[in-house]
Amino acid sequence: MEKPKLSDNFFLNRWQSMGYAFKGFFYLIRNEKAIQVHFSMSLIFIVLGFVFQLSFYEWLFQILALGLILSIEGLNTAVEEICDFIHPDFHDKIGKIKDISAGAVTFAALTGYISLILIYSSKIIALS
Ligand SMILES: Nc1ncnc2c1ncn2[C@@H]1O[C@H](COP(=O)(O)OP(=O)(O)OP(=O)(O)O)[C@@H](O)[C@H]1O
Repeated sequence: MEKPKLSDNFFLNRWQSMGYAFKGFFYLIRNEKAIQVHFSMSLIFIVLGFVFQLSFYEWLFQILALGLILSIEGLNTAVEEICDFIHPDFHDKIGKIKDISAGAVTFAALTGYISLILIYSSKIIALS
């Protein structure tokens, strides 16, 4: 497979790179189950954001929390792909790399979802 040739023009070059990035974005949404779960959760939280009429800063934290989870999950998928490409067979080291990468997702998911729980629990408390 040949490496795609990017333009020498700075702006065209950046535009083409963005095209590849969006290709990856849609690949993740179409094919990766973990991303599909977090993406669906994100859509649910966006709807909840309107229902609970989040403030500017609550929206900001919600967007950052969801973006954190989705981006780390996407990077985890990339690590898994690299692992399976460079060493398709079972190997302790590959297992450790995948576990560490999944551990990073756990950090992001805990941080992100706990932030969201804090936002919505404060909203629910304010309502009652
Ligand atoms: N080639 C391998 N060698 C050793 N251990 C592996 C290997 N592939 C997977 N494992 C072990 O199985 C676990 C799950 O790996 P897998 O690639 O199925 O990720 P997953 O978390 O199920 O993927 P997804 O993110 O798609 O849900 C890894 O964290 C690792 O402990």
